[in-house]
Amino acid sequence: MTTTPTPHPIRLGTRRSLLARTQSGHVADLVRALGREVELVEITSDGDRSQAAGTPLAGTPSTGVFVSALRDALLAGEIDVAVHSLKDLPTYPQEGITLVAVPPREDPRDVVVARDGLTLGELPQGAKVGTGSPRRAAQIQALGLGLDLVGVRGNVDSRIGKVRSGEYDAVVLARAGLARIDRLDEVSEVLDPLQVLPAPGQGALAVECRTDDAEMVALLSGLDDPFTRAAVEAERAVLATLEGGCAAPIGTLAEVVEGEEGVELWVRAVVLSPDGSRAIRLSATGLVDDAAGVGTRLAEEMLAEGAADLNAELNAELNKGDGSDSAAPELDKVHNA
Ligand SMILES: NCc1[nH]cc(CCC(=O)O)c1CC(=O)O
Repeated sequence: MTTTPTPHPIRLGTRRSLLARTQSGHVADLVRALGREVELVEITSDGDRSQAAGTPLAGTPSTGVFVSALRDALLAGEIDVAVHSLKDLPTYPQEGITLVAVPPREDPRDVVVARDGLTLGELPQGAKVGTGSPRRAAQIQALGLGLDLVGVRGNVDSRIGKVRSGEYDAVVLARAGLARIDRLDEVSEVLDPLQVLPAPGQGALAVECRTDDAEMVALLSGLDDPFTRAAVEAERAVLATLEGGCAAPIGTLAEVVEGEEGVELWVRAVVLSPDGSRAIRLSATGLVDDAAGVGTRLAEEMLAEGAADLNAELNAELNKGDGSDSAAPELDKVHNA
């Protein structure tokens, strides 16, 4: 009689914020549905520590801090799987680590959480709208509503708290984050991508493992959703191509649509001057199999139309350097959150 060895429980690393734990818990459930035991391992990053201690950070930590703590634990063999918000991943790959699965995406749109359930259009001129994202700030300023865009830090809960306490009239957040922590009842408006395009990868999760861990690669690739993966590949190609020539705020959304030739990818993208006064907005369709190509060509077209000049404007703004922590949306610019 032969006995199959009991496989060890899979160690899935998570950061300890509510959103991170919820996202990791969701992926843990997906892995359990494949018939394996999963154990959650909390990884604390420097970014988490300084937030927990209430220490004011010198600028918003680039989310890279959070991503690399999990990747370090993965490479050190402390965990077998890492789960990130895909939009927090840098566009360049990390040696030894494979993006093994991109599970089906949540609704990628941005939302407004405002006092009295107001929409952006219903807020009075001069109303204080909090966001740490230059992408959101530029696109909302471009609506011409006379809103006062101000920086905001902290986790989703504390951002909502700033509206409930009256400190801000509204904040702008990813719908996906609120959906995952079951706070959609806070939403007063879902922003149409025609007006506000989300960040590349927003609403999607990234499941990573070690490239040489054949067992995890085989198991976890079962969690991959090819359409979501194609969409985020196109969006990340837009970002990577524009990042080469341009540091201005970028929004992009790729959607899988039924086209004349079958299933197609429809990609929209915008790059803006920081104050939203100038924007280059284009779209393209292409084959799902050529996702990265569609995104790359779209971004190249945007560069040809002057996307890099918007960058010059951004640099001028950053170099003014009066050191004040004004509403200038300098935060998060690295990853266009
Ligand atoms: N920038 C931080 C971040 N990273 C992922 C999410 C939400 C979940 C997602 O977009 O997948 C958020 C919060 C937000 O932007 O409101």
